[in-house]
Amino acid sequence: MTEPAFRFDANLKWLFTELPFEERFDAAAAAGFEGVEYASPYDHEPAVLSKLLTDAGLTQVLINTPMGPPGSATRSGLACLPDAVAEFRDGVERGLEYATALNAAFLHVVGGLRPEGVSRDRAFARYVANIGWAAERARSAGVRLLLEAQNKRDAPRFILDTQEQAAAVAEAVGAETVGVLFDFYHAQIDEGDLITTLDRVRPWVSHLQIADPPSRHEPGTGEIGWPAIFAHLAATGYDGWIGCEYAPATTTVAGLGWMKEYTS
Ligand SMILES: O=C(O)C(=O)[C@H](O)CO
Ligand SMILES: [Mg+2]
Repeated sequence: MTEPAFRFDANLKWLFTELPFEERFDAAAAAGFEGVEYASPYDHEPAVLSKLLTDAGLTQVLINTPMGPPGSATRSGLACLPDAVAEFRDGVERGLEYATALNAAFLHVVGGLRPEGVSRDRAFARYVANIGWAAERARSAGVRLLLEAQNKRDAPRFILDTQEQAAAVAEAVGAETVGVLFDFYHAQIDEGDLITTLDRVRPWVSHLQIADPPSRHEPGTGEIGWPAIFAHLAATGYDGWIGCEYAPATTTVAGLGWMKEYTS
């Protein structure tokens, strides 16, 4: 059976980092990508980013809400932080402004690390309230919000542990505006049984990201059985974007061989 072509987008925080940020757009297009995503557009004016996209003929698929610098308490987002509500809301407004200007379908609202001394119940209640507030704002902006569970090895204390929690929050606040970002890398590390894990939350899934554990390199370098995963996605009609959020094992272009059999 011939596999249908999937739509992969290049995460420019992870791919083409051999080049300055501004040059990664043309490199992604030259490598055959039709879309890009990256966590943080905020160091650049939206008009500058729009021109880079247009010149390269690329679609902006996703951006994240603002996160703090590496090592800070807000490095994995602000959504669950009880004492940062105003900052969270400002970040959502900023994210929506950029998503709208760039025509990005998705704004990933990054969950955050539960602060020391704050109970899980309190952080989770704040998280759900914040996502509910953000969903109202996103509804009028016409942007879809995404929620992602991250693995405990890389992000201990991250507010969302499982795909099912992410789906439950999306359902509670309004699945017409909020969906799940299912990242195979995180899901494999903490949950495994990937096809069943995905199918359990599939009605809420709006976007996929891929990387192969344990090293988070490209598909085929680690422990995930990608042929079975892609065959399942094809058989069940997945037609959304698939974000390549991995650190190339050598160089980006040398590591793109895996994609060929899924794009032609
Ligand atoms: O870490 C991840 O998997 C993500 O998708 C976050 O957006 C990090 O930027
Ligand atoms: Mg991810």
